[in-house]
Amino acid sequence: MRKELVIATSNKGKIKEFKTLFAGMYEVKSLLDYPEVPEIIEDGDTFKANAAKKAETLAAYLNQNVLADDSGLSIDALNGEPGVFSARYAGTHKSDADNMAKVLSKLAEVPEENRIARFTCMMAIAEPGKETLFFEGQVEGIIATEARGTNGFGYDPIFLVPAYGQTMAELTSELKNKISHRADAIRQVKNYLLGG
Ligand SMILES: O=P(O)(O)OP(=O)(O)OP(=O)(O)OC[C@H]1O[C@@H](n2cnc3c(O)ncnc32)[C@H](O)[C@@H]1O
Ligand SMILES: [Mg+2]
Repeated sequence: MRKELVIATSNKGKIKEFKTLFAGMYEVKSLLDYPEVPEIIEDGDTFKANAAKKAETLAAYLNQNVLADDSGLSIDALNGEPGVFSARYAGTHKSDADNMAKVLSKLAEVPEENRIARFTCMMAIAEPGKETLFFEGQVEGIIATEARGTNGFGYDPIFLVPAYGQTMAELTSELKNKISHRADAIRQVKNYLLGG
């Protein structure tokens, strides 16, 4: 049987991408497979701190290796917001649509040349008793003036990828999985796991 890889996430959009990105290599398990695990509070100031906390908490709980992904959107004109608050920018129980609406309203007066943003994906691999390892992926884009496309998740509909003239949510999942911040980080994780 194929080896399993546990990822400390309950985000269905991420889980789908991880399953594709690790296809043929690992059987991906997520927090959805471990409903008894207590909630992990993401109270860090950085993607790295939150990724470490998610990976280390679950690794200690399961006593096995765990990968975590802390990611988000950083917009230059908003001094890096929403950043670590990406999942709850419009409030704790708000939707992706609410988060995007908040970004679009904050940027309403900002011209295209100043709408530069990037997605960051910080991955942590925690192994019980060892130091946690980190791998960071990024992709740069422009915040659109309206949401377009239905693929992907999160802020994808407002994240324009200049090389394709389309939002991340208009790209096919195959293409997103080649160019995204998550794909970038996973390439590095794979190099490490296969090389080490
Ligand atoms: O913590 P887990 O359980 O992994 O799930 P989460 O949704 O809370 O994930 P994060 O804490 O990493 O918050 C990241 C948020 O950034 C956004 N995001 C991350 N990756 C994205 C992607 O590939 N495309 C669009 N938005 C993304 C999305 O809104 C996420 O909810
Ligand atoms: Mg989270």
